[in-house]
Amino acid sequence: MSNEAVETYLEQLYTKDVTLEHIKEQICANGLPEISVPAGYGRLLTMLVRMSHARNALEIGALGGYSGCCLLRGLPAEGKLVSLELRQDYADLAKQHLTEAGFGEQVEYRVGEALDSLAALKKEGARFDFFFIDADKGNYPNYLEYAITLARPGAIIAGDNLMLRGRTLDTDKQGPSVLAMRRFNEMIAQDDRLISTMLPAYDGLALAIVR
Ligand SMILES: C[S@@+](CC[C@H](N)C(=O)[O-])C[C@H]1O[C@@H](n2cnc3c(N)ncnc32)[C@H](O)[C@@H]1O
Repeated sequence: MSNEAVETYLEQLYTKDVTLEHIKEQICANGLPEISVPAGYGRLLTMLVRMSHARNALEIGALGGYSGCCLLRGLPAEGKLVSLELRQDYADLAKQHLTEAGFGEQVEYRVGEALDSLAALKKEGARFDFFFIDADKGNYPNYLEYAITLARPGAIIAGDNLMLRGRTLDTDKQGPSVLAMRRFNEMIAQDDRLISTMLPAYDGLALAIVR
């Protein structure tokens, strides 16, 4: 039984999520890459945000707003999401989707290099209860360091694509993204500031609590 068969079986148990399906369709229609978080992990993000009683969340990598919608579904009505995105056109589409989903007032997009936005957030003294890391893989270790710095005690950090579609485990692959992801995975497993686990389904998801 392949992982894909299991994921497909579990997915078909759910009734169609009209809002998230619309976002996915529009991502495709607008020519954005189809690299939103998988539905099963999207549901997990909503649950974790809700279970942790997070009030504000930081997302690194917005694309078309799919994971942003999942995060906002878990936040209370007064909760806020800050989302960092390199491309203005992606941030605009994500904002449109979250506005259509009723979350327009709760999200702020910061456009540009995420590292610059993170440095600015640090300077502002911003603090977050929940982080979702899902942007350029070469910066994952830097994003994790920033997340720990910007975390309130007990904050949750999630990071997607640990396996890089198999490249993380392939010793022939030694490119910068692969090396950075291996380093990120080691940090998640070994950093004393974190309590963590890593889920192998889909492309792998890291979950950590900041002590
Ligand atoms: C995997 S997609 C995000 C998917 C999104 N989290 C979701 O599940 O709906 C990665 C996003 O990170 C953005 N990105 C890539 N490099 C970036 C950088 N250096 N700073 C900020 N965003 C970046 C890309 O433009 C892309 O939209």
